[in-house]
Amino acid sequence: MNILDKIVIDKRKEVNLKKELIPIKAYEQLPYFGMKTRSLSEKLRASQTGVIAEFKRKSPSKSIINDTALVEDVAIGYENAGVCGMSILTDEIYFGGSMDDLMIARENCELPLLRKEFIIDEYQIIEAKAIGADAILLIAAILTKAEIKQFSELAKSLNLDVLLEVHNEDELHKSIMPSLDMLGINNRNLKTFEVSLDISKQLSALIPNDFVKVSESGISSVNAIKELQPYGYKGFLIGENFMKTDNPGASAAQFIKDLAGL
Ligand SMILES: O=P(O)(O)OC[C@@H](O)[C@@H](O)c1c[nH]c2ccccc12
Repeated sequence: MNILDKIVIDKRKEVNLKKELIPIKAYEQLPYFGMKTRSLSEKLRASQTGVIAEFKRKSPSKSIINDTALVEDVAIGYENAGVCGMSILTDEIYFGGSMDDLMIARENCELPLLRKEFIIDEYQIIEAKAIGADAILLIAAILTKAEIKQFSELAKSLNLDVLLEVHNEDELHKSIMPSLDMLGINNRNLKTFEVSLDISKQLSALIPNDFVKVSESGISSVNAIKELQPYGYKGFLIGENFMKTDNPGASAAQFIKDLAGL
């Protein structure tokens, strides 16, 4: 069994347990539920740099990346750096994240926040809205076409932006639908952890222009972004390159200065 299958099995157990403990109605009472969201896709369309900076403590491919940075400091640092949005892992077991991380980031910045999670149930989308997320990630590799439609339409009904992530052509063809805002190409194979920016280059022409194109993972230099921009990418999801430093916000600020040629 590959790591992605394992993550999904554990996620299903986690969501089923949560459903018993916290009825979804409870989330609908939380303050953020009715609040206006910030559009990550619109910020990317308008941006010349398009950096979505991630808060990630660890991953299955890299055990620990950063287990000392405080999410509130990183959120403030990323906002001061001028990123377009912040991605926050809320999976605990494999990525060391939590929903608390997203709530704390929400209290400390006005950036559009992307809940980075293995979404397999509508429950997690309601949660995302209730804790202050502005966007959710849907991963084509673990969802059927029908689920992508169901989940993205629910997200849109809650004014959440949707980033749909694919890693190959089959996943892309399964996913194209009007209820998506951004189409992400994950340069990392979530089963083998192999990373190649060529994935973004190979698949870019297949992404309809209706969507904001986002390249994700393995981006560690300004040159990589300058290589991808001619392929139509407007968003660049970067985690480890910033999180591996002792000041992710400062690292992002320098990166954006270099990218903008300042
Ligand atoms: O740390 P990197 O190589 O810059 O990658 C960031 C982000 O793209 C990556 O964390 C990611 C993209 N899609 C995912 C899905 C699940 C977990 C993690 C991810």
